[in-house]
Amino acid sequence: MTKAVVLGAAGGIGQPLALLLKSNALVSELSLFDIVNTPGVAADLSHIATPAKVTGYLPANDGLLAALKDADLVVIPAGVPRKPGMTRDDLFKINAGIIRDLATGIATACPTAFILVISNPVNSTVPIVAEVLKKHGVFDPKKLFGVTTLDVVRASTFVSELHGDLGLAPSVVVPVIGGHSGVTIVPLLSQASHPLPSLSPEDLAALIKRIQFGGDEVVKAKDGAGSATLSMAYAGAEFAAKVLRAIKGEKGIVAPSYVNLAADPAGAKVLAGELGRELEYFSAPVELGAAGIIKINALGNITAGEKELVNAALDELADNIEKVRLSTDL
Ligand SMILES: NC(=O)C1=CN([C@@H]2O[C@H](COP(=O)(O)OP(=O)(O)OC[C@H]3O[C@@H](n4cnc5c(N)ncnc54)[C@H](O)[C@@H]3O)[C@@H](O)[C@H]2O)C=CC1
Ligand SMILES: O=C([O-])CC(=O)C(=O)O
Repeated sequence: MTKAVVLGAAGGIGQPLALLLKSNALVSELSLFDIVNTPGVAADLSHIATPAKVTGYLPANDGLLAALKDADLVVIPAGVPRKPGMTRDDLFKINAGIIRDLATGIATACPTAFILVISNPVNSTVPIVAEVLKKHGVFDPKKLFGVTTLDVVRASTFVSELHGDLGLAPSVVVPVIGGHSGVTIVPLLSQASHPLPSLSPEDLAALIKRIQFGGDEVVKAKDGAGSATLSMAYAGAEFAAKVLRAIKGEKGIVAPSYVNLAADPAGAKVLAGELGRELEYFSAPVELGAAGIIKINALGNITAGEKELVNAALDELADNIEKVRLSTDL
């Protein structure tokens, strides 16, 4: 029996993500919370002939706590998306309070659940969840994840487009490390599962930039109507499916995620050596187990160009993390 919860389930990401989780046979109970519309979304999904029992909750009558009760997995796409001209960091002020309140509910109702944070700015919302859980004495760094899978999905797609064969996309794997905003997104193309086609330095730089700023492409195309929702739901469901398989006991599952490095002190030490700096949070490939993160993988061999990209990410990442510590109302 595995209970999954979506917080922000009536939104642009929340609804298709809930659909994909309802389609996952490993979920036996699916609980949907939002400040609006969840009874309708739940009624709709509940007619799909898959095992998960679906229930919708609203804030009235302690709906958040009821939604979260005994959850194994909580996915959080609640909050406000970007409009053209905004950075993800511009969302901090409005989304920080939303995430703080939802994390307080998790600390109370399901403190041992795996928590997958989608809401932006991920580089800061993950530390916010951690601080709330610490305040309640229930923080387990092995079970907190910032979802950076969309960067990995985009990298697979864009690389296979360059090969002129989208059929490759599902099998192309590119580790993407760092964080989830602009220059903090660092694709390690030298470690791609498939060699890149021969590219000029300009074309390689353009590919890296497209992976780093893929979110902007969608924000611009949606022209004020929000940011990526469907590709994010796909990516969130992919990552959640890996976590669900790990919860069920499958071994050897590795996926990049933005995590608190205390999840694996030995791995963190190696990573700090590679980065030349200690950070509290970083996105790296992590090995998943039934009790959470087993191991944070080292970066391994990277090119001089990739080392420059990593260096360019570090200050912004450190600022995004520090911002949470400096927030007095969290
Ligand atoms: N990690 C990633 O790669 C990505 C993250 N995002 C982020 O995901 C978030 C959601 O994006 P969309 O679904 O497009 O936005 P949306 O506006 O369509 O949906 C957000 C939902 O959150 C709900 N909500 C607001 N306050 C809430 C609260 N206190 N409790 C529960 N629900 C609440 C809203 O009612 C709405 O249904 C944004 O912050 C966006 O920047 C978006 C794309 C990719
Ligand atoms: O760009 C945004 O604001 C949404 C997001 O995180 C992405 O699409 O990667």
